[in-house]
Amino acid sequence: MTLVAGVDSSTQSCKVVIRDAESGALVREGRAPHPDGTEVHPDHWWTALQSAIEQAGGLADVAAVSVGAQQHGMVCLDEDGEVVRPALLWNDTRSAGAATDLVAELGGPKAWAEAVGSVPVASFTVTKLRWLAANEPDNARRTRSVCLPHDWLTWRLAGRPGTITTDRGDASGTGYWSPATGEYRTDLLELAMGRVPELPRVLGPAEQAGTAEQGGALLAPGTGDNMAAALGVGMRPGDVVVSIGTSGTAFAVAEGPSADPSGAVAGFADATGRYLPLVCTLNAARVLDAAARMLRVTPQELSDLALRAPAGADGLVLVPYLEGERTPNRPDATGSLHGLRLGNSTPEHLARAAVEGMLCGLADALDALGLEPQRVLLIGGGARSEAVRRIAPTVFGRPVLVPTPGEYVADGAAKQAAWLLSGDPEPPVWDTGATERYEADPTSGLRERYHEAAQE
Ligand SMILES: Nc1ncnc2c1ncn2[C@@H]1O[C@H](COP(=O)(O)OP(=O)(O)O)[C@@H](O)[C@H]1O
Ligand SMILES: O=C(CO)[C@@H](O)[C@H](O)COP(=O)(O)O
Repeated sequence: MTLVAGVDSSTQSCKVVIRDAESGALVREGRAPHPDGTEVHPDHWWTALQSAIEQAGGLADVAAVSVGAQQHGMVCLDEDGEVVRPALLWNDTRSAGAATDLVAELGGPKAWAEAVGSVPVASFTVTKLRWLAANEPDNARRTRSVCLPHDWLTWRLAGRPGTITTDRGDASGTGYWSPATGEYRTDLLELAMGRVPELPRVLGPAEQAGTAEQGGALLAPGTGDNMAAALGVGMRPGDVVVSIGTSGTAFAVAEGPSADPSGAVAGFADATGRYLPLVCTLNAARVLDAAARMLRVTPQELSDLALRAPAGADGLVLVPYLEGERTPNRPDATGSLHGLRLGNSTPEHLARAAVEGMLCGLADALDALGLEPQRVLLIGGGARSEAVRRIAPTVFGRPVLVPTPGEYVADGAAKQAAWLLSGDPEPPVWDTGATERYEADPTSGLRERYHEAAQE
């Protein structure tokens, strides 16, 4: 049996799956937590990766490895390859002002959408580099090269060779690489930080990134976590995936690049040579964590409570902007409760309002894609909640399909590793198991009440 390993180094944790390259059967797995916060030293990712690999039985018998990781994070390296400062993550909003300035300086949102497929908000690496240049000029001066979380981990697995690599998917989240042309826009880096640092070489899908220093496994290019999830789920044309992790994302696979001047849809590239239009919110599974904390219940109890309350929570609306928000672009917003009355001030109503509020944000993301999906697939840690699965169709106004809960980002990375080994023109097709279908009537007036509350 030939084994491949896939890594998901996402916001809250690192997961490793080891699968049979031929059938995709799961052989071993491991996981380790990441520290909290929106600014994290990459060494923590490395430590978590080592312990997740150890828990998964090591890589000695693995033929190829691929790393999927949270998108956008700014990793700055000095001339010795040492990390200059903790990485600013995708959900760090301190560069919101830098984003506004950069958008204006290039001539507005349309100019950015045309240049790189996306209008940068605080999540995008380019805005973090502007923030660095303006606020930490010494660190900016010491920065010889800039890369992303998956680039850095792949480079570390390879034993820190001379060249750092990335892939189309992750490069498309920087704000200085164009999915339409496949080229870096170094002029935009010049605009952001006054000079052009060294950048990773952008590999094609299934192009080898190197060889692991320990054990000698081939290293696949890796990619951003959403691109890896698209591979892992085995998305078909007409599918939209809604992922409920730390971020909430809605995305589809497209044959051509996109450029949405409203900024809602990021025009990313995917990991197969195609494209991945995506809408991202900052507030998803952790809204449920926060509600469970406030109610002093477990996630399972939160789900039970939410399902005991009436649809629409008798008018109680939770606007879930606990981390500010990215779509809509409201980096300084906070969460709020609306419509509180004596009759709906119960744990059941609050639990329901948290699930519905989080899903209303995702319903807007789904709508913003502007597609008429044939299937909506729900994945990510939050999709493990029974309440989320059963309430989603009442908010989205359409049925949802839930694949067997699993690690689809790590699975997609493992699939990319198997693809590298096969040398085939397309990634392998693995049996991803059954999906469960959830269908329910839409809750009347819920999204209207949410929109009204979110405006305030
Ligand atoms: N049964 C559950 N009910 C509700 N939330 C859950 C459940 N299981 C996991 N989660 C939540 O999922 C989140 C982690 O999801 P994951 O997709 O792994 O995130 P990320 O990839 O961003 O690190 C956590 O916030 C966790 O609380
Ligand atoms: O910023 C985005 C997408 O543009 C996020 O989706 C990050 O890629 C983090 O993902 P998770 O840790 O939530 O999976």
